[in-house]
Amino acid sequence: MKSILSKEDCNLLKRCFKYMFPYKFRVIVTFVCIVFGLILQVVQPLILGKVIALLFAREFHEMSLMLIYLFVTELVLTVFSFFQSYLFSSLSENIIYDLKKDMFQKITTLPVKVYDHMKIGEMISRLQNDTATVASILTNQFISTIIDILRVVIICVIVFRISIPLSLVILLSFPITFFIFTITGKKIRKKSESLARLNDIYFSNLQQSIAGIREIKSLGIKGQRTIQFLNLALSLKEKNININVTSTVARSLSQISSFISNIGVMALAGYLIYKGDLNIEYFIAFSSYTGQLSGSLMNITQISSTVQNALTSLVRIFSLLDEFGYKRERFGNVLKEEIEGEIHFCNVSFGYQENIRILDDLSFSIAKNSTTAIVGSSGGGKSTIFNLLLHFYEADKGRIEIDGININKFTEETLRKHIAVVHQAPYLFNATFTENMLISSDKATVEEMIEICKKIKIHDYISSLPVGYNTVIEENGVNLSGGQKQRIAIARAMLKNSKIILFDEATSSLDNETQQMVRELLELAADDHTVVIIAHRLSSIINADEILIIDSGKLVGRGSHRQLLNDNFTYQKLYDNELECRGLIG
Ligand SMILES: Nc1ncnc2c1ncn2[C@@H]1O[C@H](COP(=O)(O)OP(=O)(O)OP(=O)(O)O)[C@@H](O)[C@H]1O
Repeated sequence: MKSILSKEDCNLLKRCFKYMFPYKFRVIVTFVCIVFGLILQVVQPLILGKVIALLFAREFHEMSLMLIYLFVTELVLTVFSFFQSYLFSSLSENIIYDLKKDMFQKITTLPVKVYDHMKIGEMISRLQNDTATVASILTNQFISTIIDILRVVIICVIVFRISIPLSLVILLSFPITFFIFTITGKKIRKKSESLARLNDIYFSNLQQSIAGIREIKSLGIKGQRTIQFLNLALSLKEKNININVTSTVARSLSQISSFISNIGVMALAGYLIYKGDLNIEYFIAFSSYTGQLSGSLMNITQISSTVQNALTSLVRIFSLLDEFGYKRERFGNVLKEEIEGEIHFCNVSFGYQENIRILDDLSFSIAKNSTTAIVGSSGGGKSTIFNLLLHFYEADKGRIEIDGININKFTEETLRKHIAVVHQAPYLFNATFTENMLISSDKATVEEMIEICKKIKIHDYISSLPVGYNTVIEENGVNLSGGQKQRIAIARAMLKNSKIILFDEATSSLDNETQQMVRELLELAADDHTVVIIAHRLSSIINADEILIIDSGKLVGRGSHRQLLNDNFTYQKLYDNELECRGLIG
């Protein structure tokens, strides 16, 4: 096995076995059941041999006694097998649960950057398929192999005592079968790796097709997506068949080799009986052991291909647990119950990719309890400012401070507690309106929620529904309009009662009435909150205390609406564009 497994493979396996440690007791009980079951299985052929011998000797009384023994052993064996299967499945399910728990916890702590590259379907595939493979290998395969080794040892001791030449003939097939499975094991690993990669693509494609079904329909690309899906499903089918064929070929070859050795055993046994060196009782027992032995030997020799298969899944699981080589999200240990809400960007430069700067030496301050709007051309870096403030990404240069403290020094809880955000396309959970709005606020009451809903003019709509606030919002709010979704997200942010509120105005989903309401609401919030709003319509933010103009990652102007309209060319251009769009000039 040493030559088959590299040092990294051994480390992976060691790490994987740690998942069995918490269930030591269960594993021990399983082994006890197995050993007892095994003893009974080994004893049975001896009793059977005795029954046949007694039958030939016409000693029916003793024979019926032996038959009762045989029946009792079978009964006890059934009970042991039941416990063994139960313990196996509970062990397997527990390991799957633990792996999923670790993976999910890791998924939620992975830096947002990872999600720029990682496809959702790929994560699901790892979480679902690979954990099941590893658990099945740890329990079924690993424990079965130990049972088989024990069985082979016990049976070998017995058969060698019955007849050494016959035993040697049986064991002849072992090295051949081992060789076959070692060769195919390596092939199967390569194929499993490629199958796992294809599974990732398949799940990702499936997830995108379902999530993007509206776009798919409206773009008229249903047929194209179906062909893509079918091609992937077809490749998966072919790869699975291919792996199965490789395993079956290996199995068949080893069956042939074991069959040849069985024929050899029969021929030799016949010769030994003829010579009087073997009696019929032992021959019967021996024949039964031969079957058990060749089955177990075949399973043992397959261990290499089983392990290779497990390694593919282990690499994928642990690479996720090890964060794909990304540094984990870094937070500090400054814990603050209350903050003032003053924000400073000091010479901040940042790019999502190396050599592509999105923010360039950006510096500005936002006073506490003020309303600040960020405007600028599309792609200028406005949302990136929020991403950095939320610590989704870390600045490459410079520092971002809240109340004069570098945000990297805050604990994650502090940062999340004091900043609420309404994204352009907020995500709503498949839960009730109440649950969606109170999800992040421990203290907010249902009365407060209703109060806010009235202010943001969503209360009447929710109340008109048959079960009102208990109505379940479908996944990502498909049963709501864009404006309604943003209003729910606004309510959620307001109820969180964070000192800093970030609002990324949707380019399209707010109607005029909602815009007016948002304006009022943000003014209201700004009395004792720091509100930063990314605005796509200047009409929403003319009353902001300060407007920052961001262009190509640089600050190209700041001031009130009046000031900027008078002396900032970029702002004048943005304003003219907006009027033009609304058909007021030109
Ligand atoms: N996760 C990401 N990975 C790589 N590039 C990104 C990522 N997010 C944004 N960008 C790029 O960064 C630049 C700035 O994007 P950002 O979303 O900050 O602009 P914006 O000013 O908010 O635009 P808009 O007004 O259209 O929302 C764009 O060129 C965009 O393509």
